[in-house]
Amino acid sequence: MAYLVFMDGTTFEGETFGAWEKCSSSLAAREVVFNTSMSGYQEMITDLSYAGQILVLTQPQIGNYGWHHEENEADKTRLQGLIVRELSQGEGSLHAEGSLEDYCQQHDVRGLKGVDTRALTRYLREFGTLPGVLTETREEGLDFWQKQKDSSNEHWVYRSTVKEVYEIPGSGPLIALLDFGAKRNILRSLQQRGYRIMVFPAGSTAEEVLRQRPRGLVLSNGPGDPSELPEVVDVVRQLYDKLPVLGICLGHQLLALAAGGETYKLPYGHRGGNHPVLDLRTGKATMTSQNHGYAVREDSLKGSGFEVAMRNLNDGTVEGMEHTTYPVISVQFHPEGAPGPEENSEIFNHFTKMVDENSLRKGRR
Ligand SMILES: NC(=O)CC[C@H](N)C(=O)O
Repeated sequence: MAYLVFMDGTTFEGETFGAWEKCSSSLAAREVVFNTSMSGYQEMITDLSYAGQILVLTQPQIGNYGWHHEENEADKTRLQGLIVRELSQGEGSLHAEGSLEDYCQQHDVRGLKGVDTRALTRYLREFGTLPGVLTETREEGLDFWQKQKDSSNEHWVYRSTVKEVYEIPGSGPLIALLDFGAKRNILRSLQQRGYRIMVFPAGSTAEEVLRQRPRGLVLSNGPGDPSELPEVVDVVRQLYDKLPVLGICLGHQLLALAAGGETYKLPYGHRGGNHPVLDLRTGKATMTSQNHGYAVREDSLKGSGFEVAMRNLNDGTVEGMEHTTYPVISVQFHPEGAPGPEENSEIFNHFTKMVDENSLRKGRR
């Protein structure tokens, strides 16, 4: 038996799987979030935007189709815990390279199975995203809340980004990508459009990026609170009026902050594969894949140069922005979302168009 213990003493119990032995010394409070997608556990676990969080999957049977390395969104995970109702070994999947359980064991993810994930999700919906502690004894968890605080102050972005600049070859123009924990499918979506890509660590300066003379810039997804990254916001501020930019999720939030806007924490976030979004420019609604706990405050965009271009049809929150002067667009959701829905890949085409037009204007074709 093991437990997820919240600060108010609320406890959910289950059985352990994954890397408990390896991790047992690092008892720490982590934000507990839930995702409602019916499939895609592999993409979620390797999505670095979940760095530092404990993820609850509401789909009641997880692991059914095993593990296929090719579908990973990163070659690492920074997930601090995984909570499921029923864990399957993926026996039915003939082509799997391993099981979800093997992956968790090898990549230091603590798992808790047999949990009443419905009750847990209802609790999180009622009280909002909260930190919880995974522990083998309930007393240890309660004790933790009495004494300890998470000791590391380093933002999770710096534990998720690449260490050094690297390049992905391509025959087309150069695109710079600021990597805050980028999902592989963002890189794939750019590669499919022929771009050469230079991936920069989160701590890069604006000069380092501009020195390479990229034709466009992508600001990736990533974990944590965007307002705790003022140094990155500064860099984004120095860049977004100089070249076409596409901001995705954390990248979108950083753009808003760079332009003088504000972000805030949503009560329990948007995490799932069926969030409806309305494009205010076309009147078209699409289903989107989402994973975020923060959002851009709409009122704060007045005078920033950004206009709200998309809105969430469930709660009306800002889902996309477009700059009125510069070729800069951003989305709060994941246009590259795997395993889908795939109807938003158009956003990458929009970015491509902005890059082409800007290059033409500047005589750089
Ligand atoms: N997927 C993301 O980039 C998430 C952005 C940010 N960490 C949030 O939770 O809102």
